[in-house]
Amino acid sequence: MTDANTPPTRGRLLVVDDQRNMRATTALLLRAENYTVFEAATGEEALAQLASGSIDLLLTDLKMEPMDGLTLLRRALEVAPRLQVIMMTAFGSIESAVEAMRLGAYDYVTKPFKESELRYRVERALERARLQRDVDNLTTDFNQRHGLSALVGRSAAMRELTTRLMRVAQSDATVLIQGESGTGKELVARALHAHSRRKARSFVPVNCAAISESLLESELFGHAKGAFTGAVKSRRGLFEEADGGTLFIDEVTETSPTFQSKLLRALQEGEVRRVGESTALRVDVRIVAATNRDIESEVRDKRLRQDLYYRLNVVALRVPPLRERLEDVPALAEHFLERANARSPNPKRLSAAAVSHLMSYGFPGNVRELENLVEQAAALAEGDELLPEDFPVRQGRMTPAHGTPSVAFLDGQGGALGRNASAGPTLAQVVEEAERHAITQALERHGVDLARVADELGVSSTTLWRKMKRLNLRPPVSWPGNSPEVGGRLTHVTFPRPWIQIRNGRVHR
Ligand SMILES: Nc1ncnc2c1ncn2[C@@H]1O[C@H](COP(=O)(O)OP(=O)(O)OP(=O)(O)O)[C@@H](O)[C@H]1O
Repeated sequence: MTDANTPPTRGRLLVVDDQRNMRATTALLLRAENYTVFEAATGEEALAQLASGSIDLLLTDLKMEPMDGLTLLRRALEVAPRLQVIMMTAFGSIESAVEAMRLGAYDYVTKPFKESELRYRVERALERARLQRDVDNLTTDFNQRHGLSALVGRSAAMRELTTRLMRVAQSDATVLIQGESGTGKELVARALHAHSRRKARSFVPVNCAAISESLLESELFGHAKGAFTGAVKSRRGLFEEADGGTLFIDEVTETSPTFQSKLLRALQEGEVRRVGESTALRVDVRIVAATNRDIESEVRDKRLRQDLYYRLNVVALRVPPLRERLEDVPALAEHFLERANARSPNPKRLSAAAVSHLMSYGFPGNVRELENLVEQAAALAEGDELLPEDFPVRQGRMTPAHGTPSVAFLDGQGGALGRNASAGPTLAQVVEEAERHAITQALERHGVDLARVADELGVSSTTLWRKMKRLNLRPPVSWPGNSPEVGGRLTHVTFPRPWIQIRNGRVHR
């Protein structure tokens, strides 16, 4: 038997044939192509070599004794699921070749084969093995970045959350994630997906608060050509895009009762109908929903249908606010600083005083607020070491109710982002106040028409949405009747309910 531990060349092949001459000729031909070729006379011998895990491609005869080619194929794929297999079949045994492909073989060649044909098929199979390896590496990398390791924080509250998360990840149960804004609900949803059997398929997020009512329906369910003005071609919805994977429905309570009943029907039936089409399409989608509201009062106040609530709340995960796990602050701050340092020519480090300063703050904007503070400090601080004054926050632990805005962000005069106790406002504060002023003024002029607001401010709707979210700004009234826009994923950004009122250029709660 040839040693299967030789270093790789263009590819590592195993030729299995109980006819010595045929095996030797095939191996010779492939060695001439600079492949590393091993040989085996029986299925058992082949399986022993495959156990090393270093073979890229198996070429096996179909008719062999005592183990035939199909049995070897089945057992080989159990030992090495990523193995590429080419069956070598005698003329006339096409049915067995088809059966081999059904069982997982990549290709087959009919004996006697032309040298050029064998070379071509081997090259193609190895190309597939390389692609498969690349996909596997990318998937592993993606899952590491989005899996549990992406969730920084080892506090008891986070450990409890991750234990529960791992328990439900394997099942297909619908999950409802609750937690204040900025606590990391989307990260938790991604981790659920990354640890589920669906991880190789898509994770598709949709933020219901960022999309107008009618656009939301066509975004989620798709639409037929001509379903409404501007629907120039038919389009798949996000349900279809998430087929086999996970659909993350964020801010689910920010939708109308009509939309909620359509969503409920889709969940109950496992089918979706594109807007303007009568045929239903079956979809296999795991639903993870999230809300930053107090879900029970949303149900009580009839903003969330009770039947939908029961449907979504099969498993509940609560992401604790950062003020309930301040012991996670040092690790999170280090994590965000490391990320900022990787993009900066002037890496900074955190002083112990800055860390204890941060740990005495209440973080009404949760992890997102900490992330912003660290990024600002890393960008603006002058020295190598970040000091308490680089984090202009008002001390004291604030405890806002669900979804209420940050006091720190709201108070423009002497509030958290207003002034340091000892000095004037920092550049970051001035910039933020200026942004707040410009956005509130434009919102006053154009109300709910955020596309015009974005236009006037010279930013995209998405950028405007992000800035408003960071500043905790919302337009004053709901806007359920926007006509859907097509051609782009998100052209209008509207919010169904008032959150912060903007009157006379000032923000009111
Ligand atoms: N445990 C964590 N470890 C690392 N980063 C985190 C963690 N939690 C949150 N973040 C980061 O904080 C930011 C906010 O997180 P995320 O968007 O998941 O919050 P959310 O609860 O979904 O917010 P919202 O309700 O406003 O949509 C993101 O940039 C995210 O990467």
